[in-house]
Amino acid sequence: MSDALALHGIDKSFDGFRALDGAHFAARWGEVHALLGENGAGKSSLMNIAAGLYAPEAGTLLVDDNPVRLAGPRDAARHRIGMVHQHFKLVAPFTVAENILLGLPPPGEFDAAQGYGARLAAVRAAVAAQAQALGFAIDPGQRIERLSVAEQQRVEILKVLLAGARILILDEPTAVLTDAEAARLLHTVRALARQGAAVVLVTHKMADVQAFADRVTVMRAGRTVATLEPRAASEAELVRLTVGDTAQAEAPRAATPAGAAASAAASAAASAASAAASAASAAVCPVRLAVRGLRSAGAGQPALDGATLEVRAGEIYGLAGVGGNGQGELAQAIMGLLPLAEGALELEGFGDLRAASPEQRRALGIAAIPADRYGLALAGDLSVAENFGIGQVHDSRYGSAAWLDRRRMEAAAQEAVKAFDVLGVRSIRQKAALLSGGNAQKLVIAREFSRLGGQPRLVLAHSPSRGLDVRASAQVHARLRAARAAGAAVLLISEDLDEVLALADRVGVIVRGRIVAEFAAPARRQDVGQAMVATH
Ligand SMILES: Nc1ncnc2c1ncn2[C@@H]1O[C@H](COP(=O)(O)OP(=O)(O)OP(=O)(O)O)[C@@H](O)[C@H]1O
Repeated sequence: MSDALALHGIDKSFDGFRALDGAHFAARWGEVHALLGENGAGKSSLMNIAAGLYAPEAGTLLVDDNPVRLAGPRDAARHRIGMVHQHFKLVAPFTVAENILLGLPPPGEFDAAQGYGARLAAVRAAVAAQAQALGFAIDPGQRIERLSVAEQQRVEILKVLLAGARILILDEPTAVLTDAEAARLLHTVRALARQGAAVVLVTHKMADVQAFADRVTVMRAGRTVATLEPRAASEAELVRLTVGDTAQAEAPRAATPAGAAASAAASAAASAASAAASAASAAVCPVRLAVRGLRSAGAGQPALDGATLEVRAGEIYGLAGVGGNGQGELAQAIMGLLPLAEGALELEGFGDLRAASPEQRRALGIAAIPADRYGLALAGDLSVAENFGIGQVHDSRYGSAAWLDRRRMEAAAQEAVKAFDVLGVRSIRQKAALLSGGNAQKLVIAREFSRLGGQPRLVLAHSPSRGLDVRASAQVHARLRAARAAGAAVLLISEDLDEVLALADRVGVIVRGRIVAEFAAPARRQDVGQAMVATH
């Protein structure tokens, strides 16, 4: 079978940093081809070149074995290449059909004569038909802002398919989905390949690669290291190819001496953590965070509808649930970003948090890692150092709000970048938006764990390892365990059930804005899974 998409000898630099160095990749018609690699390995950059977003400095791109030059995404669409990005590109107040119409090529003379209303009606019908063919329950007239993350992703997929894509690039599509949603998506992807499409699946999830990909290409530091059939390889082998060698794959490793020290400290603290955890269950620790009967304000069905839970000092409370059941709203309520109609929110030693501003809450010892890292945690246009310093200005670490000691802030940021293994930082003054997805997340984590003298009282972590590679995920998990060992209360909200089961001392399940079940660890996967869907 011929290659649908091939990239040969691709070079790409950003500000003198070589992100791609002779990279190559080829996907055939009718196959699901996974692309694996550590955070910052160059996967998104390579696929952005295939999607016409970046121009390579060297190398060739072939579609159907013919060399092509792409001047932009529209050109890629003409060659039937479509990409669904890690961060969706939908207009929230617009409907599904309006968004899809926006993604279609400008109308030809005939279509333009039809007028907007008629074209929108045609798109609505096409969306409904395509959604039905794929088994997606999507209402073309629904506004994007009312859809869950999984539904928005389906809209993105419909958008590229309706624009005619037969080479479909999905950048970490399962990172935002629950087990069941991810399985459904991956089966859809397989069905598309069976119908002849070429599907590129950029992912960190080895199990998905082994279960759903026909072939896998592994990248490391801008280069292609191997292409193989994943079913013939063990998971350990794939991990080894990804990170370099087995020792590195098994233990969270650090690329720098400072990082090594940080990793060692984190894992030492992590082993102390299990002892602390059992101590915590024996001697009951005080309730650090009490959430009682929270109900969000606003018209219609409230996103939080009587949510009640307690997180104790020295424990990790894992909140599981199907995405879109109020998890984001709960995190925002704790951070002080969501208007509440009813309920109480109390922090041990302070009392009612509801009148406290987001800054006050941070100063009280709340470290927050929100799921929407670009929306709520980082300012993409600000530098890495400024993003690190945000929120620390008020505690006078770097002078005062009126007079900022930039040099001190930059030195601290530089140190944290090393200690937390944030890769791809050429200069501490570069824009945060230029970091790869995983490294942007590591920057948020570095900031949150560096504030408050490194001793947060409450860690709010929503999908903290989303988009992180194996090694980085292990590092984040070690940090959460270390925080628990140091006496912090950790509220881990995650749609990744494996993550919740691996870390939590107690597991709660949220359905429609309410905690419907709680389990002590070790919780059984089936029981938690059942509670997640029972009343959904
Ligand atoms: N527009 C850009 N400007 C500057 N640097 C960039 C840009 N895009 C990517 N990079 C850099 O190129 C390198 C590769 O990033 P890329 O996003 O391709 O990695 P990735 O393998 O997709 O990582 P992740 O798994 O974290 O998403 C990183 O060091 C990143 O900081």
